[in-house]
Amino acid sequence: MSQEHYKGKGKDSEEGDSTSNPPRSSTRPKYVTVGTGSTSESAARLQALLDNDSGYGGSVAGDNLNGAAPGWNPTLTEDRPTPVHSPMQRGETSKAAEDERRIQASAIHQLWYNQHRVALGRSINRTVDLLKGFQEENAHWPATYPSVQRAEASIPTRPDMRPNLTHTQSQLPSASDASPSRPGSIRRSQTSIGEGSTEAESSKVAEQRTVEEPRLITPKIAQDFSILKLDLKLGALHQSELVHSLEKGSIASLLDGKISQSIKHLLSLRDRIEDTSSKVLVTGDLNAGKSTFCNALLRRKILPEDQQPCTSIFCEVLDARENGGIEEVHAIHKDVVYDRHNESTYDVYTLQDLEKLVTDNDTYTQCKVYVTDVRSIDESLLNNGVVDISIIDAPGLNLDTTKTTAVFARQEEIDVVVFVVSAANRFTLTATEFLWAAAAEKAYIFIVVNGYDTIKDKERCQKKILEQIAGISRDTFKESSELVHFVSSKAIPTAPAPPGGNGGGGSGSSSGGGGGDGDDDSDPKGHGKGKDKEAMADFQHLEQSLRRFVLEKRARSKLAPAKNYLLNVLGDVNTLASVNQEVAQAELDRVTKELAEIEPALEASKRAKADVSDDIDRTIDATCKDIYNHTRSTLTSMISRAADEDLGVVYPGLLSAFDYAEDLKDAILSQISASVTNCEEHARRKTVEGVSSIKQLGLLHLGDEYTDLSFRSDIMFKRKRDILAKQVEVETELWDFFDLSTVLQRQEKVAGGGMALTVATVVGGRMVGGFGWIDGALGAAKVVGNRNLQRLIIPGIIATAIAAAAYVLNQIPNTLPHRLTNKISQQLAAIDYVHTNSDRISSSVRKVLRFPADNLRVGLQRSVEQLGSKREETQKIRGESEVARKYFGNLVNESSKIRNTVQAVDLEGAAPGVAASYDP
Ligand SMILES: Nc1nc2c(ncn2[C@@H]2O[C@H](COP(=O)(O)OP(=O)(O)OP(=O)(O)O)[C@@H](O)[C@H]2O)c(=O)[nH]1
Repeated sequence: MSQEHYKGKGKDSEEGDSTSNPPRSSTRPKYVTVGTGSTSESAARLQALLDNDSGYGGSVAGDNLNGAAPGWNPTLTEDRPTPVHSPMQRGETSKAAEDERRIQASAIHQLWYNQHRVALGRSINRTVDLLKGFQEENAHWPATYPSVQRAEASIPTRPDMRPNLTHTQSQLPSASDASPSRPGSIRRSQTSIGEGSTEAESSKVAEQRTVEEPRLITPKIAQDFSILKLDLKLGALHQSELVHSLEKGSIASLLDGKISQSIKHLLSLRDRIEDTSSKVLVTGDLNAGKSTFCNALLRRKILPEDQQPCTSIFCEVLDARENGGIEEVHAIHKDVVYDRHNESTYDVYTLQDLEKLVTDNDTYTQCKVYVTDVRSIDESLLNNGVVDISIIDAPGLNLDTTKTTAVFARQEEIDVVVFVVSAANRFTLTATEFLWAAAAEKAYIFIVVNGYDTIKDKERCQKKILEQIAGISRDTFKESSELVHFVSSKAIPTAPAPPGGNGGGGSGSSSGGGGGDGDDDSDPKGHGKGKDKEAMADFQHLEQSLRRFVLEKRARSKLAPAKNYLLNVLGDVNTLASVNQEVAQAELDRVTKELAEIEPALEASKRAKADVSDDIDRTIDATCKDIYNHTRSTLTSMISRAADEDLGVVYPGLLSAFDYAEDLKDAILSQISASVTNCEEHARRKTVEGVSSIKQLGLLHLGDEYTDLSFRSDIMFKRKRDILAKQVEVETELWDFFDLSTVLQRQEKVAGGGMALTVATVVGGRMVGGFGWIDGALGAAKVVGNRNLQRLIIPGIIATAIAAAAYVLNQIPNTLPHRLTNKISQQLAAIDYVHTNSDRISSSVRKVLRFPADNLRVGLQRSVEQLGSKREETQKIRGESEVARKYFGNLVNESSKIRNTVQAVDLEGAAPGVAASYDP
């Protein structure tokens, strides 16, 4: 039907818009009203709906930006009250109503398609944003890849399961698990409570490590993951081995790569669903009437018919609007990718040149034929308001072309394959083979049985052909009323190609050239006398079916992959997000618990550090002081009473008195040295005690963290042995043997003791006590009288002196040790021997004790620092886990929200417009 036809029937039938050449700037579909002569209410309502929600302009602002599915409103498909029409003939009324329903159906289908396209397009955008966010999160909080599906949690292990079939990955992070520990292998370092803190902590950590869980997927989950499945193959390594060998970072980067791929694919899907072009490939046997059929669809004689030799190149017929409104032919150079904006990729010809082009086998294999559409938007296949369809007239199938055409048909952008078969010849072997191959790619093939006018026994022809189709494609056979059409393309009136090849013909020529081609003597609408109205009706029915088929196929071939992919990727994201939300929660619980333990441990450690430090200082000071005092008192007393000790030196007599003195000296010094050694021994014991008490402190506060230093007490005081002999040089003098003061002292001390008796005995007197031997001498003088005395005095004195000397000499064993001790004592006092040694010993002890003490201090400091940095690290992880938990929580919600939106896009049932159009 032409525009003129509509115009003639409707008085305000969108005059301007219904022209065959709507302005390029607005791709909004315009609808003409047929039949009633007035604009129909339903058409107007549909127009308004399309304005609001068709994706052709007004749709975006009105769409629900929050992603709620712009759900299909079923009322759109309900029967609407028939608008009031002007009175008309009965036949006209039914035709007009049918036309109107057809327009409605078409518009509804457009609306349906656009709603779904917009919903999916928006879902793609949101999913891409979601994935990009996921990628960012994955960069600083490496996502965990689940080892098993959570749903498996409740599935009991089959008792009869063979042990070797049990997967090592069967541990699962169950949602019901109160605190599922994060798999050991993905634990952050330094986050566990140090083993040294307490025993309980250590065992807990150990416990967590034992439940280490691989992060990769089992074959089970591999089935559930469709898009973000990580295919792990690494040399001869089995996946379960890889599970343990791959670091979390590696998994995260593998996942990152998968997400990138997915984003890329989503963007290409978006481009594809937003690409409004669709290609219909018309193919069939040689001379089946393909070109005639294409021309009939266009209502213009564009493609050369009855070509000898046959058509040899692919002619793609497109709307001239895609070429700036200019009708021309672009013959594409061989092996070149066509670019309309790059003239080096093609040669320009007029439409008239097509005749010789299609038979030129050598220069070109493809051409683009830009033609002006002479038909209205609701009739035209090229410009139908939904998609920009191009029709490709393929060369007839023969040995040379079959393969090329099959490859061509397989191309992704070929949405529909129309197969033209001659009614007289039916399906040839080549045709059958081609259809077999094509059916494998595209479930449905649209079949045009052409030249039906030449058939006498039409019923038999139909039966035979349908039988053949049943053998080729059951699907196509089942829907043969929609997919198989018996027509006569030649019976369809067409306008001739414009002589100049540009702008003429159909453009504005509502009658399509009035007289049609030479074969026809009727107008293009088929209203002329002698035209087979039945053939025209059949062809129009075919056109409607083809249009629906293209649109439906388009929905299936473009929207369905986008929908499926979205559902899959969102399902994967949802699973990953749920698992990671749990992991983040578990991590959060774990680190919160750890922090609750670390913080008091840190405080205790700080306190211990201060306390223990003081304790150690006190212990060392007390020990050293004790040792100093002990040494000092021991040595002092030893020095003072060295002479009284049994020195073990026997007095050999006067002649060896000097040797005796030397021996005595040595003995006294040895005695003192021995005492020093005793003091050192005491100090050693005290040091051992000190070291041990420091160790106890260390073990108490640091536990296993305490590093014990091996202490060898036997090496203490090794170098001091011979020093005393060198330090003390006591010369033995003669006077040392006649130490009267010592004798007197001794006499005083003993006060009539054994010593005085010895003297009295020696003098032979009765003197007792005091200066007995002098008194004795004087007493003797008295006894002998003055004269006698004078005679006796000298010898008496001499005798007395001798007696005294003898006494003194006799006293040498008693006096000499004292004398020598005094001398040694004086010397030792002069060199401050006692203090020096006490100090030396105690200092040495201090020095020795300082090692474990410093070691303990360092250990305590390290413990404080370790706990401090552990707390810092744990706090950091807690922060990250909190963010991750929130993020993944949102991701779970968001992904399921988008998924629901996508799920609501129902592409399975018949499109409402299509369903409506089937109504009688
Ligand atoms: N009677 C009748 N003849 C037809 C019909 N369709 C096409 N023809 C004639 O069949 C012949 C071949 O038509 P074409 O359109 O050139 O066939 P084709 O399939 O394009 O041929 P190639 O591309 O060269 O293989 C022409 O003479 C047409 O006039 C029809 O429906 N009825």
